[in-house]
Amino acid sequence: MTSAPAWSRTEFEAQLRARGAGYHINHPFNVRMNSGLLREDQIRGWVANRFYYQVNIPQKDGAIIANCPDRETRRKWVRRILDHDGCDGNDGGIEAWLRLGAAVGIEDGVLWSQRHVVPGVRFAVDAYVNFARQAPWQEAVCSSLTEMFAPQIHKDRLANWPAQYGWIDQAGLQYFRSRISLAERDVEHGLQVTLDHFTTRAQQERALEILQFKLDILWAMLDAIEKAYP
Ligand SMILES: O=C(O)c1cc(C(=O)O)c2c(n1)C(=O)C(=O)c1cc(C(=O)O)[nH]c1-2
Repeated sequence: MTSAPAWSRTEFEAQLRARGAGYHINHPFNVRMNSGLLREDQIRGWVANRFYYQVNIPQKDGAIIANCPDRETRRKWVRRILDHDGCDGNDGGIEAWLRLGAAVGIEDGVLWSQRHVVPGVRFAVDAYVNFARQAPWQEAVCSSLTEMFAPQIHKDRLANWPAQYGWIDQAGLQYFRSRISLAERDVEHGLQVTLDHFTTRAQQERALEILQFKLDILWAMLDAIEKAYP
C-alpha cells in the first residue's frame, strides 16, 4: 500500500478525469461510427447490443440503493432508475432506446428478445451489475463515473449522425439528447460521493482502479460488437 500523501480534491478529480483517455469514445468502432463509416447492419448490431446495457442499468442502480444505508443518497439515486424505466409523464430511457431501434429498423420485440446480444457484451454488462451488487455502495457509485465522459459522445452523435446516416430517422436520436443534462446531474452527485469517500491516497488509487474497471467494461463491449459485425 502506498504511503504517498493524499491528493487534494481538485487533484483527485483531475486524476479521475484524466482517465477519459481510455473512454470508449476512442475505441476504433466508435471512431468509425462517429465518422459515418459504419454499414446499416453494424449500426443495428450496436443498437441491439447496447440495449442489453440500457435494460441492466436500472438493476445496477437498484443494487446500489439496496446496499446503501444513507437516505439522502438513496433519494437522489432513485431518480436514475426512473430516468431509465420512466414514471408518470416521462417515458424513460429504455423507451427512448426502443425508438432509436425503430429509427434504425429494429422492431421492439427483436430488441426485447436480446437474440442479437453477443456473449462478450453479456459478460461485460453482467460484470458491471455484479460489481454493484457485491461492492461497497461508494465503490459502485465510483464505477458510474464514466458518465463524466458521456455527454461528449452523445453530442458527437447528435452533431454527426444526421448528415452521415441519412437513412436513420432523426426522431430516434432523442435518447442522446436527453442524456446530456441527466449525465451532468448524475456526475455532480457521483463525484461528490467519490471525493468524500476516497480520501487517503491508497483509497484514491483504488477509485482510479474502479474507474478503469468500468472503462474496460465499455471498451470490451465494443470489442465484442466490432468482432460480431466485421
Ligand atoms: O452512450 C454511451 O456511450 C454511454 C456511456 C455511459 C457510460 O459512460 O457508462 C452511459 C450511457 N451512455 C448512458 O446512456 C447511460 O444512461 C448511462 C448510465 C451509466 C451508469 O454507469 O450508471 N452509464 C451510462
